[in-house]
Amino acid sequence: MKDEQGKKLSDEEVVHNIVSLVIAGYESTTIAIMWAVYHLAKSPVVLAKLREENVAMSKSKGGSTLTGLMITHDDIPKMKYTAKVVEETIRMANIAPMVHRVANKDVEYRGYTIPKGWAVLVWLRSVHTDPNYYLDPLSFNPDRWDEAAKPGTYQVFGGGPRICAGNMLARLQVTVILHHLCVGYEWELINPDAQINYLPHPRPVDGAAMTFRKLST
Ligand code: HEM
Repeated sequence: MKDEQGKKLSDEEVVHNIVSLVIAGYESTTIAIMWAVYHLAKSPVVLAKLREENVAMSKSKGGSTLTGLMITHDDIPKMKYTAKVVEETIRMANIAPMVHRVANKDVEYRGYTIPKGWAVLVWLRSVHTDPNYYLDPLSFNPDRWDEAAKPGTYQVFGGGPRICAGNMLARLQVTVILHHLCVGYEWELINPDAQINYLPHPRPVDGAAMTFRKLST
């Protein structure tokens, strides 16, 4: 397939793109879903509100209180509380704890000079857990998203021209699975106090082992 200027990708470039999409798109979203379910297990009030919105959505489409129907593109903007849960999950998860950049000119920053050509590692996790930007930053509080984050302080998907190509897809995937889980299931962490490992991606050492039960009433 060619673009409008007649250029096309080589077979090698096509393979690179496929591999990067699988790597960038698969594990990141799985970890986001794990953290959503983890935080909801520890936040019954948030889970109750999430369930309320999603059950109402299901019923409004002719579904039941126990089986989430397929949500569509038109449903997403109506799921306002769910969107806040998704955003808060991704903020706290810090799935990509850092991004890499190269200074393309000398940069003065807080009394330091970063010389042109130097590699810079931008530690995103420290931005998302900074109490100057997020009140009580380590608490899972979807309602903090009633107000937008201060400019530059929310970079979970990186930023600029290389911002994550899948950021909207990732949000959508977490939204869809949360809809079906919270309408039809309840769950519990087996080791709620399991230690968290932070690299390469943050996750509890037991992989967030949980028990699930299908709701029946
Ligand atoms: C919650 C899930 C995800 C998180 C937290 C995440 C985070 C990130 C971050 C921080 C970057 C680097 C951006 C930068 O350097 O400024 C990135 C790049 C990228 N992501 Fe994601 N990502 C997620 C899901 C996905 C999904 C679902 C896909 C595709 C199916 C995807 C595809 C990509 C690609 C292709 C890049 C490279 C973009 C470029 O260099 O131009 N990501 N992601």
